[in-house]
Amino acid sequence: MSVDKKRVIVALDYPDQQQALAMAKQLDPQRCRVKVGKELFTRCGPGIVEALQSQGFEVFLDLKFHDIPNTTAKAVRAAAELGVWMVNVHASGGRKMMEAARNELEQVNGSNTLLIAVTILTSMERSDLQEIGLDIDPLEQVKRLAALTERSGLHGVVCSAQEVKPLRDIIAPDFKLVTPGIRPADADVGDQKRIMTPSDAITAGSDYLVIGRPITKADSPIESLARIDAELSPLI
Ligand SMILES: O=C(O)c1cc(=O)[nH]c(=O)n1[C@@H]1O[C@H](COP(=O)(O)O)[C@@H](O)[C@H]1O
Repeated sequence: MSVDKKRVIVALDYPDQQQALAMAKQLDPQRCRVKVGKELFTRCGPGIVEALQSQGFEVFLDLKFHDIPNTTAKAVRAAAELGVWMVNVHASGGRKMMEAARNELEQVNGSNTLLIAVTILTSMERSDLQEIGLDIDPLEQVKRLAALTERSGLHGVVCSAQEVKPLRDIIAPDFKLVTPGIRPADADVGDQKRIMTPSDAITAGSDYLVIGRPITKADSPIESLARIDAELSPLI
């Protein structure tokens, strides 16, 4: 099995197509992937995904679907038919929702789209969980949702890099762990709570690092990405 060297996913969190494509133009599709999230997709629609694909990028469509099983499954089908590399749902939508999404994905001819589930957002900490009635440590809830996601037949989860090691003890080795909340040592934390540096995340066993503002809001995004690449290259 070939080793996947494209471990960084750059989050193109921009308000318009022009800025997103200008950033993408500076990136090498042989060395990273890109993520289209709610802001960019709501502004631009599927055309932005197709434009990035035509530049050679594999796209993670991060719309975090969370709805009744039928609606979620059809949305996952639409993403797969767009040919995205990865799409996500919220694991808290439950087993029936995730199984319906997986079953629908299996019906899409020739699809290689990876279906993953968000566990607990990396912007949340214990006190946030308490406010929504979950009196539990984030790690425990992440473990519970990751196990449920695996049983539901999905390909992996989104979690914080802090949870990667404990999750590796309870899930299959090929179950993908996708980790946002990545912050180089000198970067602003912003609204993220459960964070880790790029090298620590890879060392812990993350498969993919989702990185937005430390690259996109840097004075020189390309220099910032090059520093992250240099930090990671001895490790991958
Ligand atoms: O699913 C995601 O990608 C995601 C899940 C999560 O728990 N936390 C999280 O930050 N994300 C996304 O990852 C990106 C992180 O961006 P930065 O905080 O700017 O690096 C954003 O586009 C978020 O929408």
